[in-house]
Amino acid sequence: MRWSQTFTVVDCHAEGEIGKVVTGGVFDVPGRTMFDKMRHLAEHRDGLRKFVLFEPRGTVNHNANIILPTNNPEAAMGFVILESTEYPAMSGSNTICVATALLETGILPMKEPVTELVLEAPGGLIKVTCDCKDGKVRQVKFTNQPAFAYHLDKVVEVEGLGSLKVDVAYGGMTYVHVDATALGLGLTRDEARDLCGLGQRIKTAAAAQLEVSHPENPLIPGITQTQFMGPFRREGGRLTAKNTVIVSPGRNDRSPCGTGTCARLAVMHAKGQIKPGEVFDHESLIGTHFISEIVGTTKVGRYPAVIPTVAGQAWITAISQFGYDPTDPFPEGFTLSDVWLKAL
Ligand SMILES: O=C(O)[C@H]1NCC[C@@H]1O
Repeated sequence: MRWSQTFTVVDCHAEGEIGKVVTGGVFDVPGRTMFDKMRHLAEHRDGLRKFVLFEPRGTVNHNANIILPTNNPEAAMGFVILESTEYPAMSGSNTICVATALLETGILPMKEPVTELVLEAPGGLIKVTCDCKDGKVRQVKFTNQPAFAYHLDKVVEVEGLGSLKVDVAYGGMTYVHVDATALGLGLTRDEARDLCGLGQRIKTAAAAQLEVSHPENPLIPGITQTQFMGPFRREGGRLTAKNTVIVSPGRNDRSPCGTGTCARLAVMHAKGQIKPGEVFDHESLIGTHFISEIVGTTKVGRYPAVIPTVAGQAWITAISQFGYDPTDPFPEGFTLSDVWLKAL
């Protein structure tokens, strides 16, 4: 063996969604803020994202996070999120994996029964409250940056579907929301593959037809995610609904999607379907849950916005070392359209 680079990777999943946490091998990257550091990685070291996420080391349903020192005196640590086709400003499942990995491996001290942390994501500071017992993080609740709706009840023309009513909202990533029932979908596991093709078509159409520009940071990408929304029901005094998010290049988020939940809360609030303080229980395609709430309202540019919290749990599944052998023909991995929907 003759590795020229070695990375320590803590494998985690948050409610089924994989978020690898790279805790060793990248000391720091240039940049004042985590957004700058993210841009540096995207512009100068994108091979690292592909090395970790693409085959033969990763696969389409993997995300990864690189733990980095923060320059923000309010934060304990920072992280940059790597996904198959982009570097998101924020990610809920990944934040839950990062907080769990930091505390359960002892990189940051765990205080039982509650550890309060502030982490710097590229999208801004994220307050995190972790319930801990016997060395285990039993729940991570994060307060996201504000979420807001760009468009409500707009019609887009989608190839093969015709006219479709959609909402578009930001919750750390930008989502086009569609009503699953209106498309005859029950959001069951056996629909997973069909949802991917449909979701990709809808996001392509919405991105081409609806104007989206983040009012505070024009470098934040427009619509890259489709969220299929299941119907609401009231259960035990709380509002609950199913969802699935189609993450590019075309696969289902295994968790209820943290940033998707925040975007949906913004749409629900704008439509008068939820009030601050009401609990919203969001259920994924595989039956896992994120518990969310609106804890305040504000504005982002001209858009009315909500301040959401989302809670869920992560589990460490492995701690491994990834290495780069200079004779390996795939330093930046590869993708194939059989599982990646389209080759990247
Ligand atoms: O929880 C979330 O926000 C996400 N899960 C994977 C894709 C999104 O980043």
